[in-house]
Amino acid sequence: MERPILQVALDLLELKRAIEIAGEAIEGGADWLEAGTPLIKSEGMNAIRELKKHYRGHKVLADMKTIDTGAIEVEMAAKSGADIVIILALSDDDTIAEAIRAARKYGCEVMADLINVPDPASRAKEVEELGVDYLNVHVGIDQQMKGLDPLEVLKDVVDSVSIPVAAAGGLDAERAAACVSMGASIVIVGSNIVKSRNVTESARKVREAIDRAAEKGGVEVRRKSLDEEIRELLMRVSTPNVSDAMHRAKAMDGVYPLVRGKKIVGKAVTVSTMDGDWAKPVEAINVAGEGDVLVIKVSGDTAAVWGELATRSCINRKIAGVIIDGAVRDVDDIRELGFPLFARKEVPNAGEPKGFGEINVKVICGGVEVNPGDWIIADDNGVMVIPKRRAYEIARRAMEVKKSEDRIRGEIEEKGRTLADVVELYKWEKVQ
Ligand SMILES: O=C([C@H](O)CO)[C@H](O)[C@H](O)COP(=O)(O)O
Repeated sequence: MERPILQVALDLLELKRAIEIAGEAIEGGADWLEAGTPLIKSEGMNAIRELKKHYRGHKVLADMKTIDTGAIEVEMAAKSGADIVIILALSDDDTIAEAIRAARKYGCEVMADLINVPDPASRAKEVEELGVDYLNVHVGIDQQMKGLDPLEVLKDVVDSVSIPVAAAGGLDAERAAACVSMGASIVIVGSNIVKSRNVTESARKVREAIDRAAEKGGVEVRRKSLDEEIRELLMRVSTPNVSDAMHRAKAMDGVYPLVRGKKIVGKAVTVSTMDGDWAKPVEAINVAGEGDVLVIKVSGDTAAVWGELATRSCINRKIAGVIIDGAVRDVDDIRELGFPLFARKEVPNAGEPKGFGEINVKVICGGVEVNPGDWIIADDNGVMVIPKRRAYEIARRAMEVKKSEDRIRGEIEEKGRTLADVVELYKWEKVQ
């Protein structure tokens, strides 16, 4: 197999940093430099010009995502120094034909991006016949959040055409290697390189993995179950990351950690009960499975519905944690056990087990709706609820928030910059 090409997608908003990152990625083994669509929208053709000026020995791609006026967009990118212009395969055939004519005239090549194309293999054949130079099997960033994967269609596209095929969409070293094994000649990696704390090291990891895959001619990738992926992602992010991913959604109000420094991630088993009635909360321990989270809504907070013995039972059942919008007791013992417990109030007096209430019904806890099976993430900042049907998407988006923060943190810590400088705060103030 030929040596695969590593294309780094510079999906940033700040040109200065994009230029630096490009250099760091080249040091790690990147071949081609892509001016990502967000960078082009933020900085215009200047982004392409600057990349070309700085890195003449490397191909520069302009991810124009052209859907109309193929000739004009290719001409302006080519004149700015682009070696390859990325257009959308979804475009009308005439737009693609025009783009190719302009590319031939201005001395560049065209890559057609198959993002959102309903039948990628047949469209790939059509655009190949129109004359594009490369194809890109691409799952966009928003689509990745829903769990779409370029690997699902890559092989079909590779088998349908004879031009080089690129793959893109949330690739890390392992998945990039899998793409090479499936016949991709180019792997496009964005956030897993450009948002990482050590760009050179991350690029190097991808470089080594794809080179190994090319030498061996194949690697195996096992896709984890959705729940496994959600849990792993949420374990790596914080509640502020999740809140940001949910457009600054609020945590439960007035429910705070009684044991500090503990994190809870798991699916909710919900309980609704009356003030002091601990029957349903304790019965729910037997309903919940390993890794679940009990979320208990109590109608008042004058008597405890939870204490040390219930906590010990939870530990036996490997329950991940307990959230109570109500009162608890034996807090000193629970702290000693180190079990993650969040509650509204601490009192010494318990109530009676009367058996009112229900298990696994919708509850409103700390002002937030929780349904059975919703995902809970709780840490010292508070308790966030993620509706189950959006859990994968939010976990992925929270991971993207974390990656962006890691990058900014790196620049503050290592380069002595300030937050306002790194994010170019003044530039992004709303124009009045
Ligand atoms: O093309 C891209 C996306 O649509 C934003 O412009 C990305 O460059 C491409 O998806 C690669 O980035 P990652 O998915 O973050 O690896």
